[in-house]
Amino acid sequence: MPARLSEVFRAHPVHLHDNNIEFESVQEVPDSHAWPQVIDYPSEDLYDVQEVPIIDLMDPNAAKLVGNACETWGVFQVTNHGIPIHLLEEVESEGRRLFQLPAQQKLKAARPPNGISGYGRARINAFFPKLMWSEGFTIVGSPVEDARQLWPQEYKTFCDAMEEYQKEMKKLSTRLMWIMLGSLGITQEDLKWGALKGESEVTSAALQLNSYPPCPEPKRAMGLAAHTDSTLLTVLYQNSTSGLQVLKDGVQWVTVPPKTGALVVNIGDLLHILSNGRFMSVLHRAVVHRTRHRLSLAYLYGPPSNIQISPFSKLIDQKHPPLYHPVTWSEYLGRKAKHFNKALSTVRLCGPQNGFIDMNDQNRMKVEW
Ligand SMILES: O=C(O)CCC(=O)C(=O)O
Ligand SMILES: [Fe+2]
Repeated sequence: MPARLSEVFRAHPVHLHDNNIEFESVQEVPDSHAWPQVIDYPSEDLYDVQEVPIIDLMDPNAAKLVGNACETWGVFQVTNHGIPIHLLEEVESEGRRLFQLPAQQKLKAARPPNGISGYGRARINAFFPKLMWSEGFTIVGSPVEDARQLWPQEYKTFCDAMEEYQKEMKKLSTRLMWIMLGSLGITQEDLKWGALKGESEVTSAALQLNSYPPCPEPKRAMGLAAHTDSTLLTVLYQNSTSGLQVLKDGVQWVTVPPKTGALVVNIGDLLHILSNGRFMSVLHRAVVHRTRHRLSLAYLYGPPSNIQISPFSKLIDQKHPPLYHPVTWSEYLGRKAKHFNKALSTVRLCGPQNGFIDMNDQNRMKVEW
C-alpha cells in the first residue's frame, strides 16, 4: 500500500479530460452534462425548515455544541474561528484568477490520470454516466510546480496565499478535531499520532478548489454529486453564492447558506470510524446557479496516511461492539476510488443488530447511544 498521499491513486487511474466544454459560452446544457431529474430541489416552503447549526467558537458552550452537531448533523458552520478575513478574500480572489484562465492554459497543469494534484474534474465523475458542472484544482503540499505551469511569471501570489491558507487550516482543523474528540471523552493519550511531529505530517491534508460556473439550466445539471468525504473532517470556505446541500436524516436536502466570514465544517468517513459510528459522515452535494459563479475551497484533513484508524477502545463495550476494522487513510482512499459511496461498508465489521444501527450504513438509519 502506498504510504504517501500523492501516490494513493497510482493503482486507480481515471481519464477525465475528454469532452471539455467552455461553460461560459453554452446556451443550454449539452447532453454530456444533462442529469435526468436529479435536482429534486426542496419546494420553497421546505427550504431550510431545519438549519445547519452555526457555532461561535468563542462561546463557552462551543465544545458541547460542536459534539452535538457532529452527532445530529455531521456538519456545522463556525464563526470566530481565527482565520483572518483578508486571507479568505485573498484565496478566493486567487482561486478566481486560476479558474478564469483559458481552458488550454489550465490544462497545462492537468492532474495526471493516476495523480492527486493539479487541474481537472472531480475524480467522482468516473462513477457517473454524465459529467458535472464544475472544475477543480487539487493541492497537496506545495502548489508551486503546478502553479508555474499556469503562470510562468506570476505564480507567487497564488502560492503564497494557498500555502498560508493551508497552514492556518491545519491549525484550525487540529483544534476542531480535539474539540470533537473531547466531546467523546477522548484525550491525547488515546490518540498517539495526534501528537506526531515530522515528515508524515505534511502529507496529511489536501486543499481542493472547486469552481461552479453559472449554468443556463441549473435544474438539469449537477455541480458535484452526492458523496461523503474520505477525511477526518473537512473545512470548507464558500463564496457568497449558495450551492452546498447536506442530506438531513436521509430524507431532506438542506442548503448550507453562505455566511460572510464563516466556515463550514463537516465530518468525514474516518472520524465516523474513529467515533465508532457516533459522528455522522454527512452526505453532501453542490448544486449550481443560473447566473452566479460559485467558488469553494475544501481543506481535506486526514491523519498521517499510513496510520491505522479504528474505533476508539473507549467507545467500545458490550452494547457497542466495534463497527469497523482498522484501515489507513491511503488504503481507504484506494477503496473510495474503487467503490465510491460504498467504501465505508467495505470496512464494516458487524451488521446492524438490536437497534444498534449505523447512520452511515446503506440503509441510513440511526445509531442509538
Ligand atoms: O463546493 C462545495 O460546496 C462542496 C465541495 C466538496 O464537497 C468537496 O470538495 O469535497
Ligand atoms: Fe465533499
